Amino acid sequence: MNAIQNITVGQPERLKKPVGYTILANLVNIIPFCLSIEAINIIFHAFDGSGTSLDISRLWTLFFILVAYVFIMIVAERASYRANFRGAYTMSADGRIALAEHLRKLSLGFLSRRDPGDISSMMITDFTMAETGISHHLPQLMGALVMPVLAFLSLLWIDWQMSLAMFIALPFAILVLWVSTGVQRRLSGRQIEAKINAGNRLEEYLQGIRVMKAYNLLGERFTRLRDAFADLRRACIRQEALLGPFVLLSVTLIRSGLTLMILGGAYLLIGGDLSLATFVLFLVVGSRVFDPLTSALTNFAEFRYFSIAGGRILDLMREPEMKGKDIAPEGGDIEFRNVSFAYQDKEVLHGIDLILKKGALTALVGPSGSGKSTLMKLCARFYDPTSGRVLMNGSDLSSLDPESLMRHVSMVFQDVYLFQDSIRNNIRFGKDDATDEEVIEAARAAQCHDFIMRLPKGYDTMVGEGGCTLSGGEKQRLSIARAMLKDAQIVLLDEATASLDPENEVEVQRAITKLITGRTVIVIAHRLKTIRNADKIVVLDDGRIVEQGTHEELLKNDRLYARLWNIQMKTSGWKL
Ligand SMILES: Nc1ncnc2c1ncn2[C@@H]1O[C@H](COP(=O)(O)OP(=O)(O)OP(=O)(O)O)[C@@H](O)[C@H]1O
Repeated sequence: MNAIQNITVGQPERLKKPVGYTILANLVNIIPFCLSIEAINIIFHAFDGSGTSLDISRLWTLFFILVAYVFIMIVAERASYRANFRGAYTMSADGRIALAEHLRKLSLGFLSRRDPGDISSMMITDFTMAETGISHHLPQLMGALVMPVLAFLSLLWIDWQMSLAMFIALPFAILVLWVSTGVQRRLSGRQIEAKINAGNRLEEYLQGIRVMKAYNLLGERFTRLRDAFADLRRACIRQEALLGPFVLLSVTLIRSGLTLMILGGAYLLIGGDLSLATFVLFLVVGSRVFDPLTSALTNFAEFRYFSIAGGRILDLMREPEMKGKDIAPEGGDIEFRNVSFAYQDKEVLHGIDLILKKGALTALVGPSGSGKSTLMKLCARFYDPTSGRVLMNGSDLSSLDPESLMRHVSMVFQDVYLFQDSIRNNIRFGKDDATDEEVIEAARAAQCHDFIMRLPKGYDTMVGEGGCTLSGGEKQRLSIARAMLKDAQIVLLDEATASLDPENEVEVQRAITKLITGRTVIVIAHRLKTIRNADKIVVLDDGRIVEQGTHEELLKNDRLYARLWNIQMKTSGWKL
């Protein structure tokens, strides 16, 4: 049951109906089989020398039952088909949504360790495999077992010696298959890994094709892609080559039952311990029973393979979500108490003590890689600190419900992601139930309204995947409009005005000024002149706070900040 449970992502009860219909359909399919047994009986009785005449009317009755069976079969098969497919597709659609919902609640630390290709392959391929397992292999497996089990029970009652000869090799076939499952788990896991790796390399190749052409890297990147496909080919061949003999051996063992039965039957016939009618009956049943048994075996092997995909899904579903249930307090100071943080085992923030005052604008500055973005991400609980505590209004962030915390935080990052949706809905993302007027008001405040009105369909214009039809500055202003609409107490700005042309920079700066008024703001800005008026400037170097104060205080200190300031003044002077 574990494999089935894997696939249904913890909802095995949803399989009851499809499995029930499948068994019903297969029970109905036994009718012609029973009718053939009865027909053999009638015919043999007419010719066994007992003087009984051929009972034509009973044969006609059997014929009419057979006709009725065809109709019953159509109804039962249709019900089973619908239940199986509907069940499988509903389960995988619900499962995909549940998994996507779960991913949202995992820490970014976990997600950044996982390859995105691996997760998207799980969402598409693993669920498709689970679907196929449920809609094809599971019913076929169940169906293929119904007939042999019933045949064995009824034949045992007719002649136990013949039945034993027929099925004696079955336990050995099952044993061989059971032994093979361990090998299969290992090989299939390897093959799935190779498949994901090949998918990732292909994605990398397609996404980077422009850069590769520009730098003439085609040779090297193509080698990586070719190696990945070669590895996949090896994994597939190894799986088939090593598993094939197991399946073949178990099928041969099962089929040897027919030979054993014929041999045993011949001896029993000669010894007078078996009637010819019973022998023929066993031959007819035997020819009908071994095919479904063989198909049950091959289906089981395939079902196991598909259930590995279910296992992978379940492993991800079991990954613990970020802890914390408390409702986040309204705004307040954010305090770092002796906070250190490591990505995997590389510590990038060391013993940070810092208070970010409510309603104040705090700027984080420092050389590239000094830990500014990481510190900011800890404020929004993208990650939990490795040691130390981050407090909001005295509450430890790690005890707060992440979604409740996010209601108080707006973020404007440099790399703005826009969804493939209308401009209106992209802004409304900041507040689901915002009215059109509220959206427009936010857009006006974020200096977006004018450029939106120039677009072909205004607020209803669709933005492409990732918002590629808008300029960098326009995208940033849209994300500021989102933040405006969200109206959160804490605003995190990450290099919002970097790499913009002067006109866009002025617009974005104007929008930002409106956004941050009266809020707690933490900003990362490489251009120090934009944060000259900050209430506090925190200077980071190599994951440590090396100085903090106002612009004037830090200039007086004449240390790292003063050095960075002087360098920037000189370079902007050159530009002029
Ligand atoms: N997801 C990650 N996994 C591993 N290491 C990371 C990750 N993100 C950042 N780092 C490393 O952590 C250190 C701090 O990075 P961070 O992005 O916080 O610095 P930063 O000061 O914001 O840099 P920049 O100004 O260039 O954006 C760097 O050494 C960086 O390589």
